[in-house]
Amino acid sequence: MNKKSIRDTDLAGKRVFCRVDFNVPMQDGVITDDTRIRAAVPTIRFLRDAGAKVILASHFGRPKGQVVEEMRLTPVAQHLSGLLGTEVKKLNDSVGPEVEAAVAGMQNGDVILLENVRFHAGEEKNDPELAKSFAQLADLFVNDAFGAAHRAHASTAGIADYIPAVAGLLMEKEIRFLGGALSRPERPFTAIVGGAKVKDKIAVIENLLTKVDHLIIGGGMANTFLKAQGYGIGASLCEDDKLDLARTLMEQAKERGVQLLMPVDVVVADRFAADADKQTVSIDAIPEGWMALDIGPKTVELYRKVIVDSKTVVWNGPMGVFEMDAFASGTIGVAKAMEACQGTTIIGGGDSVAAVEKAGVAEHMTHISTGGGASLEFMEGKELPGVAVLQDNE
Ligand SMILES: Nc1ncnc2c1ncn2[C@@H]1O[C@H](COP(=O)(O)OP(=O)(O)OP(=O)(O)O)[C@@H](O)[C@H]1O
Ligand SMILES: O=C(O)[C@H](O)COP(=O)(O)O
Ligand SMILES: [Mg+2]
Repeated sequence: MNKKSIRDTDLAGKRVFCRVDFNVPMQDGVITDDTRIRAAVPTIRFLRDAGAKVILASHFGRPKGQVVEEMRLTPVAQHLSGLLGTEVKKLNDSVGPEVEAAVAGMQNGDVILLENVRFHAGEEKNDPELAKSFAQLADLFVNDAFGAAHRAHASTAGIADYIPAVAGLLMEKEIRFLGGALSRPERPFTAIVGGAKVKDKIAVIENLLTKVDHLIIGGGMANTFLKAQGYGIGASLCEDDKLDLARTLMEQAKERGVQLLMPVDVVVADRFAADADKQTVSIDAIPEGWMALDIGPKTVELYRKVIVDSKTVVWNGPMGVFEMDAFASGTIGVAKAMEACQGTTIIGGGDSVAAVEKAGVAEHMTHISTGGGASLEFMEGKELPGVAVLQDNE
């Protein structure tokens, strides 16, 4: 990566605005997977050891520009304090007088965590005023939020218009690894796309079709494709305005000779709940009003064969609602297939990483990336906005 990093920068006594991705899976205020927090620790330690004042900033969830009590970063600050072995002071906002006073009182080596930056509508709009307010808190911008580097937001990109910007150690590591593995991947090359961010990620598929030999679709993403083929999908999660795009992508896969794999059976539930009534059905038999919450066993078998024979596999997005044990089998089955694959296996994304941890196969993956959507967009070969703004290494 030809970008400056904190290793090339004078940090002593500097106030550093360090953007991290602490958008971790959480249930009822309890962090269920801390991979993204642990991944940022080397950068935070490096900054502290060099005598910087570390101002951490992150988004959490999608609060849409408003304060949402359940989306405060308080549990994250507590957890990070434990990992660092030092108090991380959590503030109640990310800009304003309280924040300015707290920063003014910092000693070298102190760490504070700002409140969820997405409580301000200007964050996702990349509002210059908000970006300037962030920049005024610090002398240097360090971007270590690889997981959010595909977003051109005030705290990931806009801030770099006002203060020097360099990469953190996680950002560097992710780009070095993914760049190396994906520039000339060993073939067969398989991508697996699932999860719930269908609107965001379906757009990436067109580009993926120019790179991969096999594309496996599962999770919430599969329903839009199934409906586009004319199957009734009941009350399943679906993006109705992407049906035409799904049809076009299926055509393009055929033209390019890419094998597109779709579920042949699914686990359906009568409601979105852990104790819902459920049954496994063929995809042409989804009952009216029921929802597909996992891929079925026949589908797992089909996907497994392709995965184990691949030389490179990249996976983002769980195959089902794995947080509920009743709908975790498909995701665990695909995770086990990844474990059995002898090639390079890369898994990325906040929830996807939690899923391979739950399946107990995390240590068998070649690389665990903190980026989900970010890794997919990185694979497309574009420079991510949060990387583009960093200073080049002369
Ligand atoms: N069939 C389905 N219906 C509804 N939700 C689903 C279905 N399959 C998977 N999901 C949900 O998808 C969510 C994860 O999707 P997401 O796209 O956020 O993946 P990710 O790995 O976290 O990537 P990113 O880092 O980009 O967020 C999980 O919470 C899971 O319950
Ligand atoms: O989970 C992620 O992929 C990142 O934290 C980005 O979150 P977003 O999709 O809400 O921008
Ligand atoms: Mg997610």
